[in-house]
Amino acid sequence: MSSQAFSAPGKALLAGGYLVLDPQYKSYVTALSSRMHAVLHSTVSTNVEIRRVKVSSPQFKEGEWVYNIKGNDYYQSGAINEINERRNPFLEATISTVLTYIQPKDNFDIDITIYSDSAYHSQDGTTVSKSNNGQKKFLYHTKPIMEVPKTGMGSSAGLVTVVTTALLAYFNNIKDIDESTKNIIHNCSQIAHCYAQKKIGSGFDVAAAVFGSIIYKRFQPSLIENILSNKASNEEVQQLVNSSWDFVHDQCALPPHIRLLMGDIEGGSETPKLVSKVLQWKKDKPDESDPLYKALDTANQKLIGVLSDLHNLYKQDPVSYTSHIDSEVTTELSQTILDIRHNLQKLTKLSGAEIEPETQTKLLDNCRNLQGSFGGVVPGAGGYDAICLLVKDDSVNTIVRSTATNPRFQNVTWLNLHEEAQGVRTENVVDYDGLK
Ligand SMILES: Nc1ncnc2c1ncn2[C@@H]1O[C@H](COP(=O)(O)OP(=O)(O)O)[C@@H](O)[C@H]1O
Ligand SMILES: C[C@@](O)(CCOP(=O)(O)OP(=O)(O)O)CC(=O)O
Repeated sequence: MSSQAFSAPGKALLAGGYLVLDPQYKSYVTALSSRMHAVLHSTVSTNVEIRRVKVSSPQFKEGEWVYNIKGNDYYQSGAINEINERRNPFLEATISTVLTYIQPKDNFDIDITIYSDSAYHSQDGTTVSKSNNGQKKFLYHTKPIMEVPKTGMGSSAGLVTVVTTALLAYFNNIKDIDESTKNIIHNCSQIAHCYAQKKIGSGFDVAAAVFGSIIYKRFQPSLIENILSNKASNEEVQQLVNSSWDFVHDQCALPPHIRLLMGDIEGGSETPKLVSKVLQWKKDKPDESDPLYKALDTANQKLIGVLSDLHNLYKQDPVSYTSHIDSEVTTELSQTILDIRHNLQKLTKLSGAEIEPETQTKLLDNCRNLQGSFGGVVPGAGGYDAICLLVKDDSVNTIVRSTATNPRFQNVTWLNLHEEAQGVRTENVVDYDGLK
């Protein structure tokens, strides 16, 4: 029996919501300490007939999918059969894509156990389980995954990425995840994620799960169109996975002493509805949308520039850097964040999509005035889901404490999260021993 474990991070899109759907704009994505994990065990099957992948997700009721696999056209219906007819489109698409790419000759009997860190889902009514050596701790829900509210960290992108990694590692005997392996993982995961959703999104969540914190410019959607309409042959899928995609994923990280603080907001928004409203408005009113997209992009690029300048400043002189960011609170970084917000407020007004609605504007204005805060934005598609602040590292505890009893912040739950810039990585299998 062989065993391996992997994890991939969740994400927050700090700058570039909506624009990132278009390959001409760069966005800024922060990878988070909340990660999705996959632990793989495999037995060499002596049974000539067995080609099986079992996926367990023990934190959720009915979290078990057992797939028997037939033939070698893995996107055909009937090729990937769940024995209890349970659906998990993201697992089905991941298994189909990796098997199409690998075309395994031998039998296989693979068990994958999924664990997700606590910030991906609402924590209400959960119980904790710790591994024997105390390295891993996960929350267990009483309901099936479909019924547990999400926080918007990108659970499906994390799932697709770690399961893709585990399967590729098994079939290709991978021990270390180097850059070229990451590209294969990325391409397979993007294809699988689009296939599961039956649409081609911007892919920033999958790219962050693979590469970690990144400045991201999307791939051309046309790359995947044929696969979605089941028009691609197995060879075409293999060539696409092996080819070099034209997209940007430059490694980045927040500057020293600057921390990200994510607040979960009571209430929620549906990203697809917001996206279709914005895209419809963009199509109908180019005279309004063209200049606004340009202005928003200018503010986004300014943020990327200011963060990079802060890194350079630290490199040159770490001592004066610290006093600089103290005075910075009222200056460039917070002004740039405000510029982004003003443009998102305009976008809200003109498109009619509630991206930075009034209650979020009030909340973000209050957050801006907190001691040690550079201000914050509605991340990603915005709406009523979350807020994302940049704050000085030594202010985090004070902010969390001072807002806890303040009625202005009563809708906010600060998530126990920080940036963890590293993308998909190997983990120690023993760290998961003893979990429920
Ligand atoms: N821990 C998990 N175990 C099994 N499946 C999961 C897990 N996390 C996410 N998924 C799959 O991803 C789906 C959620 O995907 P999606 O609606 O795109 O949410 P998100 O925005 O968090 O990615 C779930 O319904 C399930 O199919
Ligand atoms: C609007 C978008 O550009 C960004 C959405 O970012 P979120 O982080 O809000 O995403 P979800 O987790 O799917 O809700 C759409 C996209 O890029 O696909």
